[in-house]
Formats: sequence, C-alpha cells, structure tokens
Amino acid sequence: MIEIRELTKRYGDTLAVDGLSFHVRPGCVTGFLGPNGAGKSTTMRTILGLDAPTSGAALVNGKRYADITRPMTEVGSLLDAGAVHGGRSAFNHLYCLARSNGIGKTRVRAVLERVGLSGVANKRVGGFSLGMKQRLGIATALLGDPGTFLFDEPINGLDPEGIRWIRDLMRSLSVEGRTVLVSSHLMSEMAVTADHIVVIGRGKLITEASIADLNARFQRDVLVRTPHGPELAHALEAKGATVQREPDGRLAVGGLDAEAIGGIALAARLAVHELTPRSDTLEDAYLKLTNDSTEYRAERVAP
Ligand SMILES: Nc1ncnc2c1ncn2[C@@H]1O[C@H](COP(=O)(O)OP(=O)(O)OP(=O)(O)O)[C@@H](O)[C@H]1O
Repeated sequence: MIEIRELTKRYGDTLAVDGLSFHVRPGCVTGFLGPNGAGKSTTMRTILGLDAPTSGAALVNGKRYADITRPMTEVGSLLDAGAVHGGRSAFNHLYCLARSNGIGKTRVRAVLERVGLSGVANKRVGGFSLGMKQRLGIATALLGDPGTFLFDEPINGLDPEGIRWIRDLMRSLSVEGRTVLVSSHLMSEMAVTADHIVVIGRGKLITEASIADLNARFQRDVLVRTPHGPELAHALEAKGATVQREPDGRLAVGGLDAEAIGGIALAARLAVHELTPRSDTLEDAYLKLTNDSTEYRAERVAP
C-alpha cells in the first residue's frame, strides 16, 4: 500500500507537487497519469526517498522510505533503465545489489530467468539494447521479492513485444496481490494496462477512478435496438431523454443510462433487443480532464 498525504514539493520557484493526496492499493495496477511536468516523477522520487518533501508525506506500508530497514524487500522500482554501470555483466550488476541487501545468488538467477535474460547473464550491460536494459531494471526491482512496485514510464522506447511483456508482468504482479503504480502520459496505454487510475495536473489531483467508472462517467449515449422505435422514443422523451434515429434504425438515447432505458421499456411493455452504452474514448476523456493543466500546448493549426 502506498499513501500520499498532502504532499508538496517545491524546487525554488517551481511548485512540482501541490498538496497531493491519494492511495495506491494492492491487488491491482494503478496508472499514474498526467501531462508532461505534472509532477509524476517527483512524486515517485519522493516515495523512494530520492527527494525530500517540502511538506506532507509519501509512505509505503505506513513508513517513510528512509525508515524501511531493508528497502529492496518492500519496494521495487524502475525509474531510469539507462542508468546502469555498462562495464559489469548482468549477473554481476544484480549480484552486487543483492549482496548488499543480504540476497543470495539463487535469487539473482531466478530473477534473470523471470525477465528472460538468463542467456545473456554474463554479457556486459553496456552492449544491451534499451529493451534488455528495461528487463534488467525490472530484474533489479524484483530482486528483494517486494510487495510494492513503482514503474516510471516503463514502456518508453520499447517495441510492441517489449510493451506486451511489461504489461503482462505488471498484471501478474498485481494478481499475486502486490501493489503496482505505473506512470505514463498515455491514457490509451493505461486503458489496457491499469484497473485504476490517478490523474494529476500541475502537481494537483485531478481525478482518481477505476477504468470502469471513468468509462461510465464519460458515457455519451446508449444505442437501443427495438422493433417499437417510435413508441419507445416517445416514452423515453417523456422522461427527459434526447432520442435520435441512427441510419440503421437504432435509437441513440442521451441523458439516461442503460438501466433507466431498460426500466422505461419494461414499464411500457416494449421489447428491446439491444442496449449498448457508448462512451468517449478514454483518450478523449483524459484530454478533457487535463485540458487546463497542460504545461505546454501546440497552437491548433487551421485546416
Ligand atoms: N530537480 C528539479 N529541479 C527543478 N525543477 C524540477 C526538478 N525536477 C522536476 N522539476 C520541475 O517540476 C515539475 C514536475 O516535474 P516532473 O518531472 O515531476 O513531472 P512529470 O509529470 O514526471 O513529467 P514528465 O512526464 O515530463 O516526465 C516540472 O515543472 C519540472 O520542470
């Protein structure tokens, strides 16, 4: 469990994080979203004790990072995969970290196996591709078998196979009951990776919701297929709905959810063969949510 409590971080004149509070719960993948400069990395760095809060707190399992006795066994993180010593082999890189945390060689071999790097364990990290470095970074996060993971933009620069791999890994960690926080500025990616999202802008919380709730909140209309179009349209309009007929004969109903439409149809004894809620894409929803908090925006070019 991660708890961010009234967290504020100031760098000189820049207010990077501004009174931010939210929880990240175990057993699901939580996407941490916001435009460039929103304060995601700063928040993650504060959770990991790499930056000190100006005020407020960032806690893992109720403790500040600095107060955790064996941090690798409680929190695993991937911040900047490129920041590894190129001269060491993958095995030695992990073993150096493992030894200083009282972790043995067997565990190093196990994590190399889990991330698919066993075959290059003795190769120098300097020659690794970005995807291999990402895997090595994740192996580092896994070393202490922690219950909490933080991944900062883990898919940046990866090919589709690498993206799929990281997605599946995060999913399996959450299914094992662990806490997973993953930052991104791509809602389209989080829509397929996360169960829950926390959106921030200019250091403040914009929204915290499950992907399912967000879809419901941004519902546009409900498509209704019925053999009684005119009668049902009349009954729905009487309850305040807006109804438009689609080219294929279905009704596009605004202002009521599928449950209410079904209830009205039942009360009027009119058969309904389909009720399909249609939402804005989550990408559109995200742009609407963050519209006022984007630090830099290109001018819209006239067609
Ligand atoms: N060490 C620092 N010194 C001064 N300003 C900083 C520092 N780190 C971050 N900032 C500023 O704090 C704000 C938040 O930055 P942060 O990197 O946390 O955002 P982010 O949401 O991770 O953005 P991105 O998606 O671009 O990585 C930005 O305005 C950034 O310029």
